[in-house]
Amino acid sequence: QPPASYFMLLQWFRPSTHPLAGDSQSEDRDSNLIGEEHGDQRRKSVDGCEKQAEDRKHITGGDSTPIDSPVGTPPSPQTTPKAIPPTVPSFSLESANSSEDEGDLPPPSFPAPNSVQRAGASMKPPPPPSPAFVPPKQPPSTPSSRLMAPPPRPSTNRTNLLPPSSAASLRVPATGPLPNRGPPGKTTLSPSTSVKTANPRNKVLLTPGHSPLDWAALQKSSQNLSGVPTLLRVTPSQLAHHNGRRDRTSATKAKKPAWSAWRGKVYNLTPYLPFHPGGEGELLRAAGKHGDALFNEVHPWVNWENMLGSCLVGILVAEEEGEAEGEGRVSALEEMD
Ligand code: HEM
Repeated sequence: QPPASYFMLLQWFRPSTHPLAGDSQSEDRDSNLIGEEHGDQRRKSVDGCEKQAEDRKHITGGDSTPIDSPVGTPPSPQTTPKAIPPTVPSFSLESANSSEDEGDLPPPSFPAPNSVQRAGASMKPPPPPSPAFVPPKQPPSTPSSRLMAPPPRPSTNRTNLLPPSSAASLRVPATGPLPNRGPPGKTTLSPSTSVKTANPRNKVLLTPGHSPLDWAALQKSSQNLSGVPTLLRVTPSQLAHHNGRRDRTSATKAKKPAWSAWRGKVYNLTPYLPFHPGGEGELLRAAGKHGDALFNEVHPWVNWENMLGSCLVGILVAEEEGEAEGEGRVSALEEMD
């Protein structure tokens, strides 16, 4: 039996019975939540409640449950003090398994009779795993076997540290021909064997001091590389004469300058010959004639005009024009520029 102070404290903390609270509806709601015992106790503290209940007993003629709602107001579900509190489901393994409890007590409301939980209670335990998943048996490790067989040490071979694919590619095969060493029968190479490297662009090895950078520096030096004092009106016969070959008519038999026409202008190729990445022979193929077709066939991306600007000889004119206008060559070129 709790002491009287317990009920006094309880009434103090409940908002419905707080001295400052006078809301009867919240009081009734509280009674539903707290429970029957506390609700009855609280009802005793309300003035006139018991008397109203006695009056209703006489009216109805039976022992109906007392209703603490004011007389005259229709009873609502919230104002019913005897409302059944929601059943709290409870489940205990002992009561579910013990046979004597089943006979004495009614079956629990949870789980439902036809529910999966009920069905699972009578289920058998799962079968053991199939033999396919049985882990391999380890040999029993006795103290003597542990002493006699030390654990395997990691190998010091570095190829073992690599992944399997990389190690396999680095290993030299034990049998068969060595890779990239020729046919199996011929294992030795003569020292005189020369290996030709593929050079699809036919570039040549330029002599020292004749790199493209050297040529650029020579062009910037503002030297006159054309070989002529002034710009000329070059006739086709003059162009053909300057083909870079030896002059058999002269006493010295020196090489003639190599001129080539490109887009109507004539350039002196001679100073560029040792600088040409394709070799002197290739460049001389255009000497003494039009070089457009040949040039475009090999490397149309090369800027002829920029590279041979300082080698400009003049413009290409017809045979008649060159002979007729012998003195007006420079002015014609200036008009063109
Ligand atoms: C017209 C006759 C010419 C022929 C037959 C010829 C031929 C060649 C060949 C075979 C190559 C090496 C292959 C390549 O680089 O693609 C080459 C490279 C080259 N030639 Fe010519 N060439 C000619 C004229 C010229 C002229 C007039 C110039 C300068 C204006 C020149 C400048 C170059 C340059 C700069 C390269 C190197 C190209 C590169 O590295 O991409 N060539 N030439």
